[in-house]
Amino acid sequence: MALPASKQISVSEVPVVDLAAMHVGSSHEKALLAERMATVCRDIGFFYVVNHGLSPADMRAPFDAARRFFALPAEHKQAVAMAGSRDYRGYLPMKTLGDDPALKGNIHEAFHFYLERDADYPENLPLRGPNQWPADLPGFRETLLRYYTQVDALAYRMLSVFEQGLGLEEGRLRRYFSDPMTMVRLLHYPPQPPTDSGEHIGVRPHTDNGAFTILSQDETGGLEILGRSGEWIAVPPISGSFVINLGEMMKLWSDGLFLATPHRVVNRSGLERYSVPYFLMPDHDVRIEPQIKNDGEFNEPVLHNTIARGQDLSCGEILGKVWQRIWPSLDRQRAD
Ligand SMILES: O=C(O)CCC(=O)C(=O)O
Ligand SMILES: [Fe+2]
Repeated sequence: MALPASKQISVSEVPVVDLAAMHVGSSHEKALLAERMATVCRDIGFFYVVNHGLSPADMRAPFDAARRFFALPAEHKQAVAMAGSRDYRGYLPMKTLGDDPALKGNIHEAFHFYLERDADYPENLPLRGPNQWPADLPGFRETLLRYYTQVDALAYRMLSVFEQGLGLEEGRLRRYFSDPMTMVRLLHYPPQPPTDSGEHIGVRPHTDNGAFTILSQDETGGLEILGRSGEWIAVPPISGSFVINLGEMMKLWSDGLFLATPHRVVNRSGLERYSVPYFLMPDHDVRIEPQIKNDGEFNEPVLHNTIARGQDLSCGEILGKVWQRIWPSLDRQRAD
């Protein structure tokens, strides 16, 4: 066996969407943008965005934080290990697994954090405990919370474009986000030599679970999406852009009209790769159900192999099921 192959291309087949009209456009330009995003979401479910509003320095900040964190001695990272958190927060070492024995461990290490809740937030609400922050890393928490706030603002602006693209009234999806389950990950992928067996890769094929993902990737490359004809297509880095992809909840809200496209990461570059995805997720108790009636041919929203069509589940129930399969939690860890 060798590392899996993919179609490598110089100009990306993944479309670039210019968000300028979202900030300053006329209502006609905004409608055109909504239509363009809806078309891309029906056709491919993945796109780059430019003119999104974050500066190069804003985009660099979480990468500097990630490099500092992952360079810490192992025992410092282990002090905030996800295995010690009931709510999937903190450090995830290479190849860690959750409860699903069928899965192969991923060749990355990660750090997860969520909305930072106030001190008077109720205790013991499922999946909403406190974040775990490393000691002795000055500015780390502040940098990451600032990034969360900036990307969050972008996410809600884009959510209203999605509402328009689906023909929904303004605020129809926004009402599901008052105490959101949104998560940010820092990811570090070591290089995999061409002779590597490929049994484990950077991120195994999957779809994302939430509403949509705003991914920042470094210059290394390695992200790939599964095309309709079954081939893996590279999503090479475009400087200054974010990559947007839809998750299973947006697919379900759109009654299967919008795609949640499978993707994976294989780091063949010979270099260390870093990426920072932000996953927009609704409130814990929101039930996820279609917001439109899609009469088209893609009317098959199946959430992973976890959620069947027509099953009435809340955001927290969906995330809890998936996360238990793929990540460790307090008192529960399986070695590969
Ligand atoms: O690192 C990347 O480019 C993608 C990561 C990813 O797909 C995920 O964390 O869900
Ligand atoms: Fe993903």
